[in-house]
Amino acid sequence: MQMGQLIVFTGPSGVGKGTLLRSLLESHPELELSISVTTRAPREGEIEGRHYYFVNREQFQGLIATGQLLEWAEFAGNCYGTPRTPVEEMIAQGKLVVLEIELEGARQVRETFPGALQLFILPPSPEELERRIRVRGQDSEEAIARRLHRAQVEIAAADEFDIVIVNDDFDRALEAIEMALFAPVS
Ligand SMILES: Nc1ncnc2c1ncn2[C@@H]1O[C@H](COP(=O)(O)OP(=O)(O)OP(=O)(O)O)[C@@H](O)[C@H]1O
Ligand SMILES: Nc1nc2c(ncn2[C@@H]2O[C@H](COP(=O)(O)O)[C@@H](O)[C@H]2O)c(=O)[nH]1
Repeated sequence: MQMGQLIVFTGPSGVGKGTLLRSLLESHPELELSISVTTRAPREGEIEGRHYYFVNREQFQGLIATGQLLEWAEFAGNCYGTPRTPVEEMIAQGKLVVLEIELEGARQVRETFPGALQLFILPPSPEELERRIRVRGQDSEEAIARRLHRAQVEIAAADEFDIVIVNDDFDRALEAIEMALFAPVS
């Protein structure tokens, strides 16, 4: 059986990664989304095992100590990580596995899976990024400030990625992602 492929989506918080991915997964059932572990508290409507596996810090440390995370990072005061076993199993089954992760995690994956395709999603402007985080209405003022501060560092690292896509017009961004993932290479 053909080996699968790892696809990494990174970009500042609020740029629209999750929304783009939800749409992409609906029209491309061949894609599998990795479900991360986090110490962040669930937002309204988030479901255990669907959006994240929610754990406390001690449990998260245990996952690190026992090598169960493929990558992990601290972001805006919380820890996030990718469970190793499901991803490795899906790749062995020949699947296209998508990770939606922040910059430090993407850098770790670049070391351990150099064949992974890495995409970076940019906002059309810093002002629009802030507007989107606020419209989402899920984060405290403190969390918004931390995320916007971190966004500057992440955006400055966009050049590290294989493909950079600006999420201005949603449909155009989605089309650009589909081209990057599925257009045949000549
Ligand atoms: N092209 C777009 N134009 C306008 N609004 C958008 C666009 N794409 C996404 N949004 C909106 O921006 C908000 C943030 O999107 P989303 O939660 O998907 O971001 P994210 O990058 O996944 O954030 P995080 O990394 O914090 O999870 C949502 O309200 C979403 O509907
Ligand atoms: N390094 C990792 N980053 C992850 C993972 N899962 C999500 N994330 C990123 O964290 C921020 C914040 O997410 P939010 O749900 O609190 O808004 C965002 O950039 C995600 O892409 C992970 O497993 N590893």
